[in-house]
Amino acid sequence: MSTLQVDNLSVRYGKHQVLNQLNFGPVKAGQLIGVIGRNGAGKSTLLKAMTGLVPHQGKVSLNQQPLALLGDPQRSSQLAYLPQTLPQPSTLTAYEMVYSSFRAVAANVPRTQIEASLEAVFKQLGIHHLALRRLDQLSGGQRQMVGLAQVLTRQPQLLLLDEPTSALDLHWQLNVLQTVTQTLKQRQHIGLIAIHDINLALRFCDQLMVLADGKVLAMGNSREVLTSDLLRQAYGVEARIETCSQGRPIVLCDSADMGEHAAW
Ligand SMILES: Nc1ncnc2c1ncn2[C@@H]1O[C@H](COP(=O)(O)OP(=O)(O)OP(=O)(O)O)[C@@H](O)[C@H]1O
Repeated sequence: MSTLQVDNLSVRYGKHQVLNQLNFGPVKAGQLIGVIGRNGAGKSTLLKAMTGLVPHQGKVSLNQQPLALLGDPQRSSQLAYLPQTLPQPSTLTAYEMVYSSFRAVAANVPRTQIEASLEAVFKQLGIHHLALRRLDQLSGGQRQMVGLAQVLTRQPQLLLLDEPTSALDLHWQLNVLQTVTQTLKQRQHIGLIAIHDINLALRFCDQLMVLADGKVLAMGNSREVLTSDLLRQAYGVEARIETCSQGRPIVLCDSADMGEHAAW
């Protein structure tokens, strides 16, 4: 059972304060948190800071243990981060790529255990047909699926995904979010996903965190937190939250305020 707590997290690039004393948590085991907000709001920066990839102040604790106090091997075994950029083309096959990245962070895990984990994740994601294909011969979306297999195979207690569906068609978007949510629930692990598709976020995330001006503008149950006022404030859009024929909330955007949103 994992828990996550973030206290006073701040990140600045030079003079630009991107995250300013940001707080959230405790996040309970099994939950997927959707991190949303306009371009440049700091979603990627938040995930990178939690991974330890950008200098930051404040504390990120997993199971009451500050991640900054862990050595690299321990941190890599507990946390996996999928960056926004797709895996680079390479002459390795998809299977070799996933195997070698797992091996790099789990030197002591027996080969048979790594292979079993790979087998399970390739099956779960439905990408067996890609296993023996070279990365430089895959499409962008296919490479994004391989990147997901890389992080899921490691079964991290904290899964950080930066726009993991950006290159995927409708089928694979649903497939990925279903797989991620099922995996987190089964293993009682925690996930954060930076995502622009607000309806996907609304449907699959347990909670949504709206970032603006370096802070958490709002955070709460996905079905409750979004309002027209919040969407106007966060994105500069006029939007409605309607209910679809299956009883699920759905966001419909009517127009963008052309003046307001230009402040990048
Ligand atoms: N390495 C960097 N050096 C300087 N500024 C940066 C750097 N990386 C990001 N920024 C700035 O920090 C701010 C937050 O960027 P970040 O990538 O975290 O936003 P984001 O919410 O993920 O945006 P997007 O939705 O466009 O991916 C932006 O204003 C960006 O220009």
